[in-house]
Amino acid sequence: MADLWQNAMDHAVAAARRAGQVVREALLDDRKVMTKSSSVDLVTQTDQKVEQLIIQSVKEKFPTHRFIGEESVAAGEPCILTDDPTWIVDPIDGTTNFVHAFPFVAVSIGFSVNKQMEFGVVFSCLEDKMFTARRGSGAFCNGEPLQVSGQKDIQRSIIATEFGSNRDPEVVDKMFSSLRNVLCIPVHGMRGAGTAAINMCLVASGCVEAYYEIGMHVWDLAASSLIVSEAGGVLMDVEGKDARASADGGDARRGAKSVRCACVFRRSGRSDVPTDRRSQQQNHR
Ligand SMILES: O=P(O)(O)O[C@H]1[C@H](O)[C@@H](O)[C@H](O)[C@H](O)[C@@H]1O
Ligand SMILES: [Mg+2]
Ligand SMILES: [Mg+2]
Repeated sequence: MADLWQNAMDHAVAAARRAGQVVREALLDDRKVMTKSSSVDLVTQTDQKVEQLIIQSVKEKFPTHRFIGEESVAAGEPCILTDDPTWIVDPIDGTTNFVHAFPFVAVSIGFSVNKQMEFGVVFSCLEDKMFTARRGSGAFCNGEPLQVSGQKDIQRSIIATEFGSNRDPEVVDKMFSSLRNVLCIPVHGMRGAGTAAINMCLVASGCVEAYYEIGMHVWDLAASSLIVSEAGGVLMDVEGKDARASADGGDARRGAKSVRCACVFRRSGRSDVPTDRRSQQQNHR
């Protein structure tokens, strides 16, 4: 049976690749940096230009579709998800990295119908890695299938997180307290690429066991949420409840702009985790 949305997904991949070219070219020029909610919540003219390029290209091909775009919402567009086919766009995920030429910058394009992600595309444009997922058909990086880590012991895991753009000392204290709690489990290590979408693609790729962040927005994770789940991972909130509703725009549905938290872990599976940690060979795939 023909896939109703394959044409749209192909368009998303081509649009993400073109957007990545614009990002790479912009890195050769001075980047005009502006701020949004705080002095460390950055946006550039390239973010805005890339979002408009993606949205205009979609409107020409799919005139009835709707959009939730990070910079359109910042400019006052509503952030409400309906049952209509909706493109959820983060034109540059990792804007701070882009400003500093730190080499992890993603173009993230998610596509939702009936409030359910149908496909997700994340282009890590400085690594030239195209992460894709079609609901029910698996997750891929440059065409190679992705599978989350098989590691079930958090003490043998790498956990990723981000600090966001809130510098309120009380919030920072809470973040550091979480960091301390996780590090002292103990875990092998903690990492952050500087972009939620790439952190989640690292989970889908199996090189990071989990990623958590408090305060992400729906456009940060819409595409990568499907890439994680199609690679065998799960999304949950801090109470362990299925967070796909938020990732699919649940919070956007309610008009909220940010997902409280999305933790991505491997899907629970076999119970053959070795209990005697001392003698076990640390097998990492
Ligand atoms: O603003 P962009 O699109 O760069 O998204 C990032 C957020 O800005 C960070 O606060 C957040 O911590 C994540 O890094 C997220 O990817
Ligand atoms: Mg983002
Ligand atoms: Mg962004």
